Amino acid sequence: MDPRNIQLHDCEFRPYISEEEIIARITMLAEQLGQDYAHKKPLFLAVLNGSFMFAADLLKRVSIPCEISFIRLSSYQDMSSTGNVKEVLGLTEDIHSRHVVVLEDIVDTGHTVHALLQQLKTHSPASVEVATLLMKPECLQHPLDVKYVAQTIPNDFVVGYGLDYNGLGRNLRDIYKIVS
Ligand SMILES: O=P(O)(O)OC[C@H]1O[C@H](OP(=O)(O)OP(=O)(O)O)[C@H](O)[C@@H]1O
Ligand SMILES: Nc1nc2[nH]cnc2c(=O)[nH]1
Repeated sequence: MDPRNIQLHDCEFRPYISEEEIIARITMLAEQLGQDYAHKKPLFLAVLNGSFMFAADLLKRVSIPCEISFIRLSSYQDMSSTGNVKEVLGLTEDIHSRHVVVLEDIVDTGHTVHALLQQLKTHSPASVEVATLLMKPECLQHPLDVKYVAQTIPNDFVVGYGLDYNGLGRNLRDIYKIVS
């Protein structure tokens, strides 16, 4: 095995996106959000578990007045979506008339974001947009308009920087992709 590669459970992963590159992308995203949401006091809604690192690093770089809250959704087992998005920890914030920005670590099939947007829209927010660290456009199964994307990637399973493979790998500072 290449010494830079890592093993998680039964799979090998190789370095893909460095922490430095991730932070550079996030810094640009934070600036764009700061411009678009100046005077709107946005409510960032981070989707746990995967988005915890992204949300923390992004929010440190957003300099306009804003709030953050968390919702926990889950649909992945092994490396594929079950297609069934469970709401594990619900929305506690009143989002009526608020400008909401959903924070995701990755948009893959789009099942998670699609289900979440449907739920959020029933609470009459002023606006809802999605900001994601990673997006796999080839995998999208819903006509989603994801306005803020830090980086698009091909259809490879990735881990690190909050993203896991069956629980492992969330603590890695860089993003790794599966060795196939
Ligand atoms: O676009 P999709 O195909 O729905 O995939 C994206 C979702 O998959 C991951 O969550 P997961 O269900 O693995 O839960 P986790 O955040 O707790 O890891 C990720 O954090 C996204 O929420
Ligand atoms: N860890 C991880 N979770 C995902 N959820 C949806 N796509 C992915 C992926 O590529 N990696």
